[in-house]
Amino acid sequence: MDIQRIGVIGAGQMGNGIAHVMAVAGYDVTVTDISSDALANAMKTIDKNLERQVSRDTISAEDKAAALGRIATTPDLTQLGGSDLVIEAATERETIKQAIFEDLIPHLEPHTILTSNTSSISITRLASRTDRPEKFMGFHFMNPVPVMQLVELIRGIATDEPTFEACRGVVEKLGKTAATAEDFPAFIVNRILMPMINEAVYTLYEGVGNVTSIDMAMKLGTNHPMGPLELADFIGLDTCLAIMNVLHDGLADTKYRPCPLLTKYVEAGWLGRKTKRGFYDYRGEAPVPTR
Ligand SMILES: CC(=O)CC(=O)SCCNC(=O)CCNC(=O)[C@H](O)C(C)(C)COP(=O)(O)OP(=O)(O)OC[C@H]1O[C@@H](n2cnc3c(N)ncnc32)[C@H](O)[C@@H]1OP(=O)(O)O
Ligand SMILES: NC(=O)C1=CN([C@@H]2O[C@H](COP(=O)(O)OP(=O)(O)OC[C@H]3O[C@@H](n4cnc5c(N)ncnc54)[C@H](OP(=O)(O)O)[C@@H]3O)[C@@H](O)[C@H]2O)C=CC1
Repeated sequence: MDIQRIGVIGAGQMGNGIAHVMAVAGYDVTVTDISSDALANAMKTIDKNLERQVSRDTISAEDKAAALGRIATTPDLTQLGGSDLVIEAATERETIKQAIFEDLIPHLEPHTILTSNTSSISITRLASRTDRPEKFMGFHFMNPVPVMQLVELIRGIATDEPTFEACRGVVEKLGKTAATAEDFPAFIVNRILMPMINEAVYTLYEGVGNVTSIDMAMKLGTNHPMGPLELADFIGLDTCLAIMNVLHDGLADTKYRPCPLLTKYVEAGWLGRKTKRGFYDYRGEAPVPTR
């Protein structure tokens, strides 16, 4: 199937990264969000990240201009109706994603492939609420999208082979690598990564270490590029908590119990980098640990 027009729903950190890499690869992209500010900020971020690639000679100034020219933004979800492939990258909450699909489906062309960038939610369940479970699948990018090589591809129980192959073709055109995961809570990457992050929060909660010692131990002791608390702030603590809840509910095992301290940070609205406060405070020149 020939894919040229891509619709991206949600202009947060993942949505802007997905629009960025799709436009650089030559796709025409339309991005939508409920927040016009988010759309404006996404274009600023894409511009800045493309400029960084120009300054490092990864792409030319002409490539940057062409990529920006291929991205349109709109607050009107129905404008995505003519897309060949839609990637939903809105907030990690099932009710939000379901409502988006419900609003979008009447405007979609019959051939459109519908996907979700969800970090954890059942693809089969999301698909079952649409008119096209066979043309629905998980298309899971890693953050930051322009840098990370992996895309997890997740088939729902009904996903057909042409849909899977079309998505795999897009991953190849992006120059990224696909890993296929079965549709179980949080798939592969977050099934392994998120319990580690949650355990780091328990380590903090129980006073085994403070923010600095936990992150330093994991960076210097295991060569991780970021400490687990720094990474949690980077991903977003709301997203981390949502994933732990999906693991806990979906696998019914207490080993996935979200740490109460993680819940407390989310309840405070301290969601990490995106709200300028999480395990670190980002409001000053350099991040300062909050514990
Ligand atoms: C939650 C989920 O569902 C799934 C997930 O995504 S889990 C999270 C997965 N992601 C990770 O684990 C990220 C771990 N962290 C890292 O790999 C690194 O810290 C990092 C790549 C983010 C930054 O690396 P760094 O060495 O500290 O920074 P820096 O040297 O400035 O940047 C390295 C490259 O990344 C680019 N980059 C850094 N941050 C970027 C961003 N936010 N957006 C775009 N590009 C970025 C830089 O331009 C640079 O590119 P070049 O190599 O082409 O020059
Ligand atoms: N953060 C990460 O590291 C990764 C996240 N993901 C997944 O990607 C998705 C997005 O995450 P991320 O980009 O981090 O989240 P963000 O919070 O950065 O962005 C989500 C965006 O979606 C918007 N939004 C909320 N409701 C709607 C709606 N009904 N219609 C359109 N837009 C909406 C939000 O607007 P507002 O702020 O106004 O509510 C916000 O701009 C989630 O499913 C997440 O699990 C996948 C891989 C990695």
